[in-house]
Amino acid sequence: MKWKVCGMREMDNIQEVAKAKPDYMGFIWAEASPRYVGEDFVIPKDVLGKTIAVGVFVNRAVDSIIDLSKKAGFNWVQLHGEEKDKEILALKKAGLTVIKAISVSDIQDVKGLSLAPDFYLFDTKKGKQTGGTGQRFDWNILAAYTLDKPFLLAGGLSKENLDEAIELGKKYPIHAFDFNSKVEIKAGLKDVQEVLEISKRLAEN
Ligand SMILES: O=C(O)c1ccccc1NCC(=O)[C@H](O)[C@H](O)COP(=O)(O)O
Repeated sequence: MKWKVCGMREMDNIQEVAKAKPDYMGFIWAEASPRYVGEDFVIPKDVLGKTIAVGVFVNRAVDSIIDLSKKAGFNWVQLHGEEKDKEILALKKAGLTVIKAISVSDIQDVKGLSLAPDFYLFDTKKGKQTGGTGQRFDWNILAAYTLDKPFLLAGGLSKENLDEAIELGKKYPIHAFDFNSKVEIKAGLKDVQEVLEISKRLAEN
């Protein structure tokens, strides 16, 4: 099973987490997030050789995302706002792989979705907060998702619920698990030991 560590920010921590070989690392360009990397952040070249970097955005203009992708060095984007198919298709046309995050609290949230994104990421809906809530949604809702398109599972994933998540991966087209605040010492700083443990357990499955 593939996995992603999202909300990376501190350089030493990025290097340490990269050693655990997550398939994806997420870097957040959203000012309101405590995990915001800042406009001038550039993903270290050696890290790009070890993982796929994902730029994470909330309602940012397409041109600005494309500019940043060239400056910062990512080819994948994850969109957490009200981005529409037109924007998703424009990003894909620019050569970016697009993950569209969907906030889930109800079966209606996973129904009637478009085929435009490359992947969906199902995350927990919690008021106006767009990510990194550390809360799980009711995974039974996933039974209402009928597209063949694989998705990333997010929202409060941790070593505690990993076995349950792995079981879920046998039932649904889960492309990757997304870990964030539940593997943190503080916002943006991941617990390397926890990340290594997760990596080991996923490799065994
Ligand atoms: O994590 C953030 O601060 C964040 C802010 C704005 C948009 C997205 C954000 N995170 C994106 C993610 O993919 C998270 O990993 C996902 O929401 C799950 O987080 P958590 O519930 O803490 O595991």
